Amino acid sequence: MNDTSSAVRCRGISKSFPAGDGIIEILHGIDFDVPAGALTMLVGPSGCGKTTLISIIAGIMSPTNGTVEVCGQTISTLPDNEKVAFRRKMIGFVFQQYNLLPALTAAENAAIPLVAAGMPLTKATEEAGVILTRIGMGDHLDKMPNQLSGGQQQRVAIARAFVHSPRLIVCDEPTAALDAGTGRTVMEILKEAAVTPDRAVIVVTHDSRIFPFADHIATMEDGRIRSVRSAPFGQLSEVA
Ligand SMILES: Nc1ncnc2c1ncn2[C@@H]1O[C@H](COP(=O)(O)OP(=O)(O)OP(=O)(O)O)[C@@H](O)[C@H]1O
Repeated sequence: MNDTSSAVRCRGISKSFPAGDGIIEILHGIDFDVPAGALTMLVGPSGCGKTTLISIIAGIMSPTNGTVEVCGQTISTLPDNEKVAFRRKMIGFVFQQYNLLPALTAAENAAIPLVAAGMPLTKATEEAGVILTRIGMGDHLDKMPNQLSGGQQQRVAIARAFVHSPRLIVCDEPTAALDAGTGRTVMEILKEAAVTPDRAVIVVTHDSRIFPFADHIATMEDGRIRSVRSAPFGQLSEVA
C-alpha cells in the first residue's frame, strides 16, 4: 500500500487488559495502514482482536502502547476532550450493538451527528431521512427504535455513521443482521463513500457475502495482522 495516501496509520499498537491478578496482551505491536479512497475489510477468527483494534483506530479505546494517526492527526495522544471533538467530526462508527437512543425516532437518531455539529433538528432530520430512504427505511422514519426489527435498527445505525460525511467510517459487522439484498445496498453505500480520495472505510466482518466489495482485505490472527491483500482477489472462501 502507498504510505502517503493512508487515511489511518497504526504504529506499534499493543493493548492489554486486566485478567485475574495480572494482565493479558490482546494486540501485539500492530503496524497497519488503511489506504484512503478504499474499502478495507478486517477479517479473522472470533477473539483475535478485530473489535479492539478498530475501537483504538476510532479513538474509542486507548492503546497501551503505540500511535494511531487518522487523516494526518495523531489521535492516540490527544487529550480526551479534543479526541471526542475530532472523532465526532471525522469518524463514523457502526457498532455491533446499535446504540440507538430509545426516546428518538429513527430519523432523529440518524440525525444526531448533524445536530451535534450545530444543524437545526428539522433540517438534520430531513437529511437523515434521505439517507435512510436510500437504504430502504423510508416507511420507518418516524418509528421509535423499539418498533424496529434488529436489521432496521442496524440500518439506522449505519445512516447515523455517515450522515455527516465523516472522513473515516469504521463498521463492526455491519451486515450481520441484514438479509442479502439490504446487506448489498448497505455495502454499495459504504463503497460509494470509500471511493472519494480523502475518505476511507474499514469493515470488520465474518460475512463472506460482502468480501467482493473490499478493495483490501487484512487478515488478523491472535492479535497480529497476518496479511493484507488487495483486489482482485482469488478464491475468497478461505479468508475468514
Ligand atoms: N474490556 C476487556 N477486558 C478484558 N478482555 C477484553 C476486553 N475487550 C476484549 N477483550 C478480550 O480481547 C480479545 C479480543 O476481543 P475482540 O472483541 O477484539 O475480538 P474480535 O476479533 O473482534 O472477536 P469477534 O469476531 O468475536 O467480535 C478477546 O479474548 C476478548 O475477550
